[in-house]
Amino acid sequence: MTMSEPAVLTRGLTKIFGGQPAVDGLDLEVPRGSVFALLGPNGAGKTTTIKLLLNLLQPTAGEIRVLGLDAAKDSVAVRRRVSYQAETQRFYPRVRVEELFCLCKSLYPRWNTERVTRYCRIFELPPYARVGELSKGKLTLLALVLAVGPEPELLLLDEPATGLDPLRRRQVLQLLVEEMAGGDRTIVISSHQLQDVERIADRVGFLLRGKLILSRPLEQLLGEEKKVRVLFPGSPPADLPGWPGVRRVAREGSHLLISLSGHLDEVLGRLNRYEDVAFEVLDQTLEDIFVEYAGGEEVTWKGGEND
Ligand SMILES: Nc1ncnc2c1ncn2[C@@H]1O[C@H](COP(=O)(O)OP(=O)(O)OP(=O)(O)O)[C@@H](O)[C@H]1O
Repeated sequence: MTMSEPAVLTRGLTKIFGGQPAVDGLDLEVPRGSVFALLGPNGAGKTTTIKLLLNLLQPTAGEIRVLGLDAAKDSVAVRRRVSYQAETQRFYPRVRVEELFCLCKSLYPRWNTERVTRYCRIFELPPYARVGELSKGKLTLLALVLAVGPEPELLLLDEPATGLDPLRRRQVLQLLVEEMAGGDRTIVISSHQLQDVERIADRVGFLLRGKLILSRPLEQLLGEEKKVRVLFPGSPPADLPGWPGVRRVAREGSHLLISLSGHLDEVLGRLNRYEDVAFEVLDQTLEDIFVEYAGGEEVTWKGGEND
């Protein structure tokens, strides 16, 4: 393994279930030290991708390297250095929290008792409680503590904040990002809580029907994805949907709403050539961008319509 290899690298990764691709020719690259958010609508293939990385599922085609190792051939070594917090938790209900930690300590050579104790205190996880007595939120917190305990180099989190109140969610994610990412540690997080993601991720990948349709640093994404609301006094230019950077043009009453991916200055320059045109540039949140890429509900304007 070389340190320069990305934390995750897939090439042409494909998983077919019953003739339908859940993951379709995925080329994913997650830089080391990053907090990478894997986003996409329900059924886009996020959980399948995470399970493939861990060799919990075998790919139909393609290559997977995790921390520089072959995910299938070196799966035991990968599992030693990677933690996974699954979307749903299954624990034996009668076991006590503390007993689980003891078991993990005996299984993982790098188990960090100090960190686990500290997190339990912060998360108010009662050590003597039986797992079956814990609330949904506390179960989520327990799963997170179990995932960070082995000091993973790669932490895979699938909807890590399920059942947590907003305050706790913010606290937990902040703590994870501060302590479990950066340097040699990487977090891949799949979540529908886009405000959380916007706060913590430094890179975002969008999956749609098993394909990676976008992978960019968050800051770049927010800087490039804009909307421009325009009112043309006469007919809009018919070639507007073909202008550089224009992803989509939608109607919004008498205005047109242009969705842009980069090329803002050029588009504004072109708009300024039209007399009496009025426009404003709108910033977008990650949630706006998600809705846009996942297929918004606005009616697309294809050009050449005068009404
Ligand atoms: N074991 C399986 N057998 C058959 N189909 C499956 C299996 N696991 C997942 N799928 C299908 O693969 C597709 C991708 O599912 P996946 O759970 O990876 O999506 P997701 O992006 O994680 O969705 P969500 O946001 O709802 O959790 C879906 O169509 C799903 O029904």
